[in-house]
Amino acid sequence: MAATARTFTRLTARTAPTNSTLRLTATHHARLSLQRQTFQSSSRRGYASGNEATASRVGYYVTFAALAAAGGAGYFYLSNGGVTDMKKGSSGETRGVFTPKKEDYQQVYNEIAKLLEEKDDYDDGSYGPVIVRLAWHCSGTYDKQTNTGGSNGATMRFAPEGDHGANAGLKAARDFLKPVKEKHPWITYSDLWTLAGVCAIQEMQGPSIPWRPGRTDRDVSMCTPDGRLPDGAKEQSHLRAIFGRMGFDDREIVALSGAHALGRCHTDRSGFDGPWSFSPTVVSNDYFRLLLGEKWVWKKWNGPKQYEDAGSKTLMMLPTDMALVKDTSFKKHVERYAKDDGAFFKEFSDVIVKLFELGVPFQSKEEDRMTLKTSGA
Ligand code: HEM
Repeated sequence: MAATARTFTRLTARTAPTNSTLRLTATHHARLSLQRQTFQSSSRRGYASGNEATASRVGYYVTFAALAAAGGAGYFYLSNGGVTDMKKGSSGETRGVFTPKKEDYQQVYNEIAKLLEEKDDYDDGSYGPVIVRLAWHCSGTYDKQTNTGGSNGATMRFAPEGDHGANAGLKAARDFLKPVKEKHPWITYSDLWTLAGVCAIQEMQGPSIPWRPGRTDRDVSMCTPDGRLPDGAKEQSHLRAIFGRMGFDDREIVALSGAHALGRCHTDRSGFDGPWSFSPTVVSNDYFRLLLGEKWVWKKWNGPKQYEDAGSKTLMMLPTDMALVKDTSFKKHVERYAKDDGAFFKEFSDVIVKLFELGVPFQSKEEDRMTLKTSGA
């Protein structure tokens, strides 16, 4: 596929992805149109000013102090399947145990979906990809041997974990979700982050992701050690070691990697640069089709070693992405997903459910998972 053959279109809600069309938002379209005057047939945009401020320990302690003060002032905390009771009556009094129902989670979902729609002046026109990355990074710290890490805890709120190099840039996603937490204080951060990941995937035209609540927030002492998330500069043995530690096999590693149809690398975060696909705000099997269909060459630049597509030089692949086509056991799944987007959607959904539940001591059963409605449904 030559980049010149592609046309830019406005992303319309719930439009079925087409193979030859760039699916970007109007905002991005406008930016890209401007850029096209400079870069012929290029979909590349300037870097986002990521602006990740180092998570402040002081800020977190202040937050803790404020919560403790709130406790003293009359709030009380009840463990309720991971939900803290903070529902108050109109006059401000606490009204017993609040047991959230599916409708309450749907309300939180709707709130996130509304913000995703409204706040379109970010990166490629959506916070969706960085929200997915937040949900993945809070879950992907899981270690099955010690049963530590995982989505239970939301310990990335604290400086040691929030400052890990792999988490650079995720403050943008955490900050995006702050007003949702303020409006629905009963939901734990760890439920909120994974629910936001579900919402972002579904709202970006991805598959339904069944989800259940039950995560509790943990304190700073539960932060996971650095080095549990994958390093894009490495290769297949590293991927197997990192994802094997979480309990994923080769097929699941490939399915999970399909998330790289979304978003982009930022030089001020990971050091790498550029998007993996021409439609970075739509979930699709494009990542696999591009991995196989484009010619990938080393990018000539002063940054870390990465690949670019020889045709348009606007897309990128990390060394870990290319490992999926170098390794025959991985490659057979890349080929399968490239041919069959239905198989990818099904297996991507299953593996995301597993990812977001790593390390969570649920009281509920798997049948209690809920499928939340997308905003257009
Ligand atoms: C296979 C190993 C993986 C490696 C080495 C890796 C590495 C990276 C890197 C270096 C970035 C760029 C960060 C930046 O500069 O902003 C990134 C972004 C991203 N990753 Fe991964 N990742 C991996 C797996 C995953 C998985 C399993 C998911 C989700 C299921 C995921 C979802 C994303 C998304 C959505 C972005 C875009 C974020 C944005 O646009 O801000 N990645 N990843």
